Amino acid sequence: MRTIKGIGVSAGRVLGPSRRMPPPVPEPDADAKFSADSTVDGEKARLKDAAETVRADLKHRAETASGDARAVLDATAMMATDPMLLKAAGKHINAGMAPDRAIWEAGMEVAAMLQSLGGYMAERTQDVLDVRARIVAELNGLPAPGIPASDVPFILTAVELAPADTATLDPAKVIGLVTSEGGPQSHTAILARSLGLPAVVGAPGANDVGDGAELYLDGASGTVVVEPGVAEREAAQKYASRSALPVFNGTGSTSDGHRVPLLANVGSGKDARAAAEAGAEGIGLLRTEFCFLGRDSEPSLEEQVAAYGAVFEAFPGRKVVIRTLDAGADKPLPFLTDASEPNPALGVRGFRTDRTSPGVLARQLEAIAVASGAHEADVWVMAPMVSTAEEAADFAVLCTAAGLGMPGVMIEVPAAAIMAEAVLSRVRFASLGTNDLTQYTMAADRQLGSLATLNDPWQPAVLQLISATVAGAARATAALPAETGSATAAAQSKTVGVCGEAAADPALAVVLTGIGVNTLSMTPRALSSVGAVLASVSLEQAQELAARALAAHTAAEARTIVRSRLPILEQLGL
Ligand SMILES: C=C(OP(=O)(O)O)C(=O)O
Ligand SMILES: [Mg+2]
Repeated sequence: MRTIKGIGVSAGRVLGPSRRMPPPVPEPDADAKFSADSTVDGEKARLKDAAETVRADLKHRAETASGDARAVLDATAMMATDPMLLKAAGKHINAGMAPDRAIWEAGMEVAAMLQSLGGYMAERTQDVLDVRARIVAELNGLPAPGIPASDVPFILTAVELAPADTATLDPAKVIGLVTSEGGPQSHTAILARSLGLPAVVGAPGANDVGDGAELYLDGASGTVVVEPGVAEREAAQKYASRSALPVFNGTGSTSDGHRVPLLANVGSGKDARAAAEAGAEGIGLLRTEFCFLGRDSEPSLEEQVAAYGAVFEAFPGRKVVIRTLDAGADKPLPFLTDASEPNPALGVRGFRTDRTSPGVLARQLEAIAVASGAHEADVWVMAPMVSTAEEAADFAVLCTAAGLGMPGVMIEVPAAAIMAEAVLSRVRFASLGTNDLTQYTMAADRQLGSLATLNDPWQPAVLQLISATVAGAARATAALPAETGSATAAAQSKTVGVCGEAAADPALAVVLTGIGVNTLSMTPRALSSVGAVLASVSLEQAQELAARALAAHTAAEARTIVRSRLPILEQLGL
């Protein structure tokens, strides 16, 4: 029995055999020729057999997969024996090139061609590169790249998952995730939470566990046990027989009826429709940059109106908070950001791009106004990465000019949290981006697994800044001119929401409520757990837990104190 400690990023306790993510397939030697005792026809036949094996394997996996994974695997299977790809490789074999190098070159050529065609064709590029690697692996007797195939459910171990791996991850087969790298905001962590898979990241050595070894994984405490004992087996069994999570009833509140609307974070119309189905009371964060990632030119007014309209349409009469482009740092958009900046997280990102690329923001606000006019959603607009009251005021002016009446800001820079009263007196609402607020408060890059313990929203310094923001918002509300009348003043009170990953942690959601946050926005998958845990406490209990968390000296202490006072977490296996 060996215990590995990592960071728990998605709760759940499971037991199962480990399967390791194979390393990427190495590029074949550029000068590789096939041997003199073989023939062009013989090598072409070898390539064709390998391509056929890859196609059959992907097809078999598609048949036993579910949902999105099935569609992706089906499309990739067809690509494996694509005549254009095999013909291009054949030409290289005619010139004496070894088949693995030939398919490597052909894959590159076909991918470049598809890329140049743009649109749907460009989206197939990844499939070509994927089958190319699979055929090379097959020719050289290497394990196929990507999520391993298996007939039995398993716990996947990896260094870190790439976005492309996620498409073929079948939640019916993969029952847990462990990575040696990655932090709470890493791609693996976000994916695990959105699929509801127990996961531990930043677990050193987890990737070296041999295939087939039995693992126990506790995604709440961040523990991985290799060849577990009786206690772990019992814990996994208890988790398997936990009470089912109640379906979220669409009304977030504490047990004594204090309302905390539970909203969803989305990046597209498709996400928004799924969020509405999961009972979200509205959208707390539409990441508009997600609609246009990978684009190298500014989207047209029509494209923007269509993308935003698709989200508004899913929530008629409901609140939809749309965030203007948050380009920069981990989300570069070539038409707004400078890839050569030495410190992108501290560079021209979010609202700051309005200074370097004037006009893009005004045009985006115009598109939001047009889309908003065509739908019934209650549209609120916020700017990311605002640091000062002047920036908040500038954004409010731009919103007014576009005819948008609910301007707000993200509070994700410590300066804005400290100056919340001044910042909020310029706009109508704030949304705490705890992912960035944590990274900037702790001076710890949110993408670095090695800094994951610092990058934890339970850090008391982060909780103090959240509390300072809520207090600043209350002062900004109290300062509203008396002559506006109490009804108007109430309508104009400065709401503070949370839309960072912190809101999706049910125990932390209780603390945030106790601090006085008004709304919580999260991945739709978290709505039922957050809704259930919130409904298990009164407002007074939430306030008491918040006071205890705020008084803690360390993140671990805050988390342990609060979790130990929420028995429902154990009952629901959270
Ligand atoms: C919600 C946030 O924004 P993003 O994760 O898109 O930076 C945040 O920083 O918490
Ligand atoms: Mg952010």
